[in-house]
Amino acid sequence: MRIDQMNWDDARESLDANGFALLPQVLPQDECQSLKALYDEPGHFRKTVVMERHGYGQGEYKYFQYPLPEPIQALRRAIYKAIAPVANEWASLLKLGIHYPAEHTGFLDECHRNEQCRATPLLLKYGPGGYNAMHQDLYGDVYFPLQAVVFLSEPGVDYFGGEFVLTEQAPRAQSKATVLVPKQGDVLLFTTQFRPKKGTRGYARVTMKHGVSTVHSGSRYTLGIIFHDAK
Ligand SMILES: O=C(O)CCC(=O)C(=O)O
Ligand SMILES: [Fe+2]
Repeated sequence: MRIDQMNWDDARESLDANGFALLPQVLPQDECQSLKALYDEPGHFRKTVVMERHGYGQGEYKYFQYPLPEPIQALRRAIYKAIAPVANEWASLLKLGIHYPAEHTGFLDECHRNEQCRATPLLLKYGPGGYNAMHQDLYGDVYFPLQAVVFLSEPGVDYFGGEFVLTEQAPRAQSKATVLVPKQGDVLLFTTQFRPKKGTRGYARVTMKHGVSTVHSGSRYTLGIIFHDAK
């Protein structure tokens, strides 16, 4: 895992400019395969969601339960620590009066004080016809403004279609979409709810949502890393 040796300056710059950042080749292929294989080991999970039953899209996902598998726990902590300064800068630009602790354990303490104690990292699996409707991952009043997706399948090899879609909506403007096709082993960081964007009268809130376009063939697995816990 190269997350600790990474140069985070580019990622932080991209988060400020665009609300997302792609970290290429964070996980080697064998680690992606072993994370994918966890999907079929029920002991790791607290809940399975069949997306079509809730109008969320088509596909299935499973929330991990604590304790998280070690590589996921390590990624969650390392990424949080690297981007907490961005979260704090955004909160201050938007005058939210929120301070995020420097370490993930400190932030989880805040979740726990708000009765948000259940793990939120998840594995998602989409087959042909699968998609994920545009959404935000909020699970209570305490939330972190950024999250990560680890791409476990190789586009154009393991699956076709299934692009990652981000939309942003500035006040009084139409939505703008960005479509990304990260490679296996890449990590994408993006805004969970809203981010600051400089306008004519200071910083405005730009609302972001994410989703996945239809998978045409094959199977597409991702690991979602959300930093707040759920009620
Ligand atoms: O499968 C994807 O790329 C999106 C996953 C997702 O919505 C999430 O991790 O929150
Ligand atoms: Fe999501």
